[in-house]
Amino acid sequence: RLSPKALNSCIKSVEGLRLYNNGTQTRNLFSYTNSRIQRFRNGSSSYRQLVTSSATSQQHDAVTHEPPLNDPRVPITVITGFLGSGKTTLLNHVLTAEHGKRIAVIENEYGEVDIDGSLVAVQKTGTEDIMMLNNGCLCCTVRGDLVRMIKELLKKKRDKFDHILIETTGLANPSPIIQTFYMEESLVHHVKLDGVVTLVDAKHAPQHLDEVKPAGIVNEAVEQIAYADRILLNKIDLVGEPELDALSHRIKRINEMARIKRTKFGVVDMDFVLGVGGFDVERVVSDITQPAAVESSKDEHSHDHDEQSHEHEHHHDHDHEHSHGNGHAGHEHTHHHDPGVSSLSIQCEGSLDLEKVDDWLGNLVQENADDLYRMKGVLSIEGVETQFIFQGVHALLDGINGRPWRKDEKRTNKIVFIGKNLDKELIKKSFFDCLVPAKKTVLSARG
Ligand SMILES: Nc1nc2c(ncn2[C@@H]2O[C@H](COP(=O)(O)OP(=O)(O)OP(=O)(O)O)[C@@H](O)[C@H]2O)c(=O)[nH]1
Repeated sequence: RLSPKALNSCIKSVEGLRLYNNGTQTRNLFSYTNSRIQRFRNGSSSYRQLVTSSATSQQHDAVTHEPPLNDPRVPITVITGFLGSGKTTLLNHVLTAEHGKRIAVIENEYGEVDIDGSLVAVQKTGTEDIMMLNNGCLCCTVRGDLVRMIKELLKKKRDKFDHILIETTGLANPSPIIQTFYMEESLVHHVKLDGVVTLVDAKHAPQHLDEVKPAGIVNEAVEQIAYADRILLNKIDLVGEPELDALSHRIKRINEMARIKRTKFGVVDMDFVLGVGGFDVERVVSDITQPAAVESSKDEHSHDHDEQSHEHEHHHDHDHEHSHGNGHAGHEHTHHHDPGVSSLSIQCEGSLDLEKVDDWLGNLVQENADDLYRMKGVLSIEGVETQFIFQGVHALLDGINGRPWRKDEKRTNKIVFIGKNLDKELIKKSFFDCLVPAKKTVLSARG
């Protein structure tokens, strides 16, 4: 539950957004945001938390989709991954690579750790701003410490860094850490989550993903993949191609939004891990529709193995195959489902009835807040000339009006959800029910 103080700030940011939107159009999907916040405030709803975050949305240029240039908030990258997957190795690589950024580091380790020993980069670069959180796990007991530490960094050393990296323990669940940056009133205007980068140990991940936990206990290895914007399939020197392919497919079934690269000792281009904008609603369109073309052409000349480009080729073939279908909800991947956490992607042409989709998204988020990990979407609303773009984490939802649809362009809705125990059939059916009937042409729905 939100504290009254935090809730108040959420309402303020929602109202700011409404004002912004009122300036450009009279009716928009944020009506549900406001009404539900209102119901929450009146105590008539069990709604947990619904926030449209940050100054970003208010400053957004509805035409370009680019994040605002003058965003003063410090980007934060969370590096996570199971025990021994290569987090510190990646951190060393980032700290010693050429990227022109000054980086402050917060490392979360259990117990006393020799920073200089584990971070050779400290000796090489003289990086000063490394802070340790070692009296517990970030996602459980020391979130307050994390907030205090970031505030201290901002207060005392703000002119010394332009990016913050947080390395979690190997057993951290990223969800509470992510939500901290949305919910913590004292931070939301000063820092923004840039991305969650997850290291996956190519050799040992399958056994960690297989591990069956007692009821109510999350499998951290699965959660770390599910919340990721970027995945480094690391230690590829230790396994063969078939194992890598099998693991890549497994990862994609859990999280089809994240881009994946195969790495040795965490060596990767810096722009793959820094400046990712994974939580920027302005980047949703390119995140869920455009990366394939760019990456596959680049990939041909690169020694990095980028899984996303290959997956996307498959994806588009797949869409194409079904674009001539008969309007059914599309093909289901029935093989090898990881029970529990997985992705659902829906793509269809046509326009959506505003009120229906407004209710649909609001109710979905409300009823599945705990189980909906991440979502991104581009929607076509009947009678509205601009795209509607949203992204969310659990019940924290952020949306904007995007660029106008071009006259010669097919209005294609695309949504990706990552979540646990999602009733995919129900979600798909209820989404398709929002389409204005005459214009319903389903391209694909899978997951
Ligand atoms: N063979 C191989 N070893 C690697 C690779 N990446 C990292 N390692 C080694 O794996 C071990 C663990 O790497 P770390 O970077 O400490 O892993 P970590 O995720 O920070 O570990 P914890 O903090 O214990 O969770 C170290 O000995 C690394 O040198 C890789 O790509 N291939």
